[in-house]
Amino acid sequence: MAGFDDLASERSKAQFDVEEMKVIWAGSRHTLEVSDRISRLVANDPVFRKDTRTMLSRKDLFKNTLRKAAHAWKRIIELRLSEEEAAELRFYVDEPAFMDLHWGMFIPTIKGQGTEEQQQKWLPLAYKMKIIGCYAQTELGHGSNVQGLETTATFDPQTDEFIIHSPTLTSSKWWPGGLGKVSTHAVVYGRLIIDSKDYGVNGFIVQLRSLDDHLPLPGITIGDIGMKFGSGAYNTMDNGVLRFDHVRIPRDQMLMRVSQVTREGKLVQSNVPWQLVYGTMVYVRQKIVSDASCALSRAVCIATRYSAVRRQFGLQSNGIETQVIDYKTQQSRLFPLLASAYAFRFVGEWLKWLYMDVNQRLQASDFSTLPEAHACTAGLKSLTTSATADGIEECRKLCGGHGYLCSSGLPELFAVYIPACTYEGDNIVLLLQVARFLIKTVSQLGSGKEPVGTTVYMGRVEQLMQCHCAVQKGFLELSADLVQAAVAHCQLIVVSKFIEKLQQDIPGKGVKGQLEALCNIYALFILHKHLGDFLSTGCITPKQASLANAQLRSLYSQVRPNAIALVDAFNYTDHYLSSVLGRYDGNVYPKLYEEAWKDPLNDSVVPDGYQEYIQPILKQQLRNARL
Ligand SMILES: CCCCCCCC/C=C\CCCCCCCCCCCCCC(=O)SCCNC(=O)CCNC(=O)[C@H](O)C(C)(C)COP(=O)(O)OP(=O)(O)OC[C@H]1O[C@@H](n2cnc3c(N)ncnc32)[C@H](O)[C@@H]1OP(=O)(O)O
Ligand SMILES: Cc1cc2nc3c(=O)[nH]c(=O)nc-3n(C[C@H](O)[C@H](O)[C@H](O)COP(=O)(O)OP(=O)(O)OC[C@H]3O[C@@H](n4cnc5c(N)ncnc54)[C@H](O)[C@@H]3O)c2cc1C
Repeated sequence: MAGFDDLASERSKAQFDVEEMKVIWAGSRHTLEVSDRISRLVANDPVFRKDTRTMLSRKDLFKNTLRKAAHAWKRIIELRLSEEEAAELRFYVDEPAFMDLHWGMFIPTIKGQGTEEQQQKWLPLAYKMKIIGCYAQTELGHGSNVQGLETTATFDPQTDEFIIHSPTLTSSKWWPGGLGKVSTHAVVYGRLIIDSKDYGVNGFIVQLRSLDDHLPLPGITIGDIGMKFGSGAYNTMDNGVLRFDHVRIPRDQMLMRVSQVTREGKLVQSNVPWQLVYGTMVYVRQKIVSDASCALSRAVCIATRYSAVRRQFGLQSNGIETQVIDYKTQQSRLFPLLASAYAFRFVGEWLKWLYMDVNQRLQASDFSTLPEAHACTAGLKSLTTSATADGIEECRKLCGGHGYLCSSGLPELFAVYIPACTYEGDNIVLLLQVARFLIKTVSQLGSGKEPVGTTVYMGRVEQLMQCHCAVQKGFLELSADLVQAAVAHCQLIVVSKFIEKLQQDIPGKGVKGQLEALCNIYALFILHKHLGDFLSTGCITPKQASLANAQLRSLYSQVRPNAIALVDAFNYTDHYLSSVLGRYDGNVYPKLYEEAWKDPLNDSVVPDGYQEYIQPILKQQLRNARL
C-alpha cells in the first residue's frame, strides 16, 4: 500500500547512520536517551492526549490544560524526575501553560535579580510550587519600550513599604502568561519612586491571589485578556490583565541585586550593570532560539514524509505517479528548511554555551561579555523565529490541501508558534538592538579596541569606517537598511557555528557528509535569497552566482535519497508530531479518512439546524420552481 511501502523504501536508501545522527541532533547520547524515554512516557499516557484540542471550547481547553499540568507535576514528583527530565516532559506534553512562565521566567528572575536573602526566601516556595508566579512586565500601552512603563512603586518611609499602583488605563499589565487565572504571585515591573523622584524601572515580587481561596487580594483587579489566534494553540494559556489600586508590599520585595532601597529611603547601586534588570529576557531569548529548531524540524518532518507519500502526475512505466518530493521545485522549497532546522539546532547549542559562559562571568563580576550576549540572543531570536514561522507556513503549502486540515498538525503548530516573533521582544525592535551594537563596535575600530567574539571579522573590513560615518548622520533614517545589516550579521553567526560544528569529531558512517551537504545548502540558499545584495556590493560576480546556484541544485540531489532518514533523526514520536500526514509509517490516506469521521459535525448524519435553516430554503425553492 502507498505510504507504508514508500517510507520503508526511502529508509532503505539512506546513505548514513541514522542512529548516530540522532545523537548529533540530541546533543549527546545521554540527552538522546532521556528525550527518547520521556517522549514515550508522554505518548503512552492518556492524560496527555491532544488530538481533540482544536475542537474544544476555551473553557474546556483551559481546564484540560490545568488537568495536564497537575498530572505532569504529579508524575515529576512520583518518578523523581531530574530538572532535565522535567523539561523534556514539558516539551513533549506540548501545551503552553502557566508552568512555562513560572519555571521559565518567574524563577529565573528571582535567581538573576534577587539578593541571596531573597533567593533563600522565595525560591524554595517556588520550586515546591507552594506559590505560582508569572512575569508581569508588558502593559496595555507599552511592551517594546520597557522604560516607558507606567506602573509605579512608590516608597513609603512611614511604613517601610512600596505602594504598587496603576495610574492610567494604559498602565494595566496586559499579556503576562499565567496571570489571568492561575498565578498567585508575579514579578511586576514598575517605576521606582522615592521622595517624588523617578528612578526608572525595577522588578517587585507581588502577591496577587489568596493562597486559601485563590481570590484576588484587596486592590487587585485581574482577568484573562481573551481568545487568541487559531483554535487550540496558545489559548491554553491564560494571558492576563492586572490593575493595582495602591497595593502595599514590604520593602524587601523589591528585587535588589542591581540596586537597593535602604530603610531610610536611599537608593544604593551595586557594582552590577543596571541592564541586569533585563537579564531574564536574555535567558528566555536564548531558550527561544533552541526551541526554534524544534518547531521548524517538526514541520519539516511532516512535510518531508508527506512529500514522499504524495504522488501527482508523471505516470511512470510501472503505472504509478511521481512522488512530489522528486520535483525540483518541491526540493528547492523543502531542503533549505531541512538545512535551516539543523543550522538552528547547532546555533542554539552554541548560544546555550554563550549564555552559560556569560552567567559564570557575571558571578565573578566580569560584565565584559554582556553586550555581546544581549546582541546575539536578541538577533538570533529574531532571525530564527521569523524563519521558523515562515518555514512552518511553507511546509503547510508543501502539503497542498491536506496541509490546511487541523489533522495535518500544521495549522495549530503555526498558530502556537507565530507569537514567538513578537513575545520576548518584537523581532524588528530586537534587530535594531543588534544594529546599535554593530555601530558601536564599528565606532570603536579606530580607537585601537580590537573587535572580539562574533564581531571579530569587522577588524578585517576597511570600508566599515566609512559606513560608520554615514550611519552617524542618521540611525533612524537608515534603520530599515540597518535591520538588514543586523540580519546579515546574524546569518554569518549561524553559518559560522554550523561550520564549527563540522570541525568537531563526528562519528557514524556518512553522518559528517550529510551535515556538510546541509551546511552548504544553508549557506548557498542564503546567498541565493540575497543574490541582489551580493552582486550589487561586488561581493560575488555573476559567474560565481550562477556556479553557486548550480551547486545548490546538485546538493539537493545529494540530499534527496537521505531526506526521510534526515527527518527520522529528529526522533519524534507520532504523539509529538500529532499529524496524520507526518506519521512514521506513512499510512496517510486511511488515517485521513478515519480522522474526518471523528469531527463532531459527523456525530449525526443530518446536521443540527437542518430543520430550522436548510429545509425551509429547500421547500421555498420547490415552491418557486412550481411557480
Ligand atoms: C502542561 C504543563 C507541563 C508541566 C511541566 C512542568 C515542568 C516545567 C519545566 C520547565 C519549563 C520551562 C519552560 C521555559 C520556557 C520559557 C517560555 C517563555 C515563553 C515566553 C513568553 C513571553 C514572555 C514575554 O514576552 S516577557 C516581555 C518581554 N519584553 C520584551 O522583550 C521587551 C523588549 N524591549 C526591551 O528589551 C527594551 O526596552 C529595549 C532593549 C528594546 C530598549 O531598552 P532601553 O529603552 O533601555 O534602551 P536602549 O536600547 O538604550 O538600551 C539601554 C542599554 O541596555 C542594553 N540592553 C538592552 N537590553 C539588554 C539586555 N536584555 N541585556 C543586556 N543589555 C541590554 C542596550 O544594549 C543599551 O546598552 P548601551 O551600552 O548601548 O547603553
Ligand atoms: C503570546 C504572547 C505572550 C506574551 N507573554 C508575556 C509575558 O508573559 N509577560 C510580559 O510581560 N509580556 C508578554 N507578552 C508581551 C510581549 O512581550 C510584547 O507584546 C512584545 O514585547 C512586543 O511589544 P508590543 O506589543 O508593545 O509591540 P509594539 O512595540 O507596540 O509593536 C508594534 C509595531 O511597532 C514596531 N515598533 C515598535 N517600536 C519600534 C521602534 N523603536 N522602531 C521601529 N519599529 C518599532 C514593531 O516592530 C511592531 O511592528 C506576550 C505577548 C504575546 C503575543
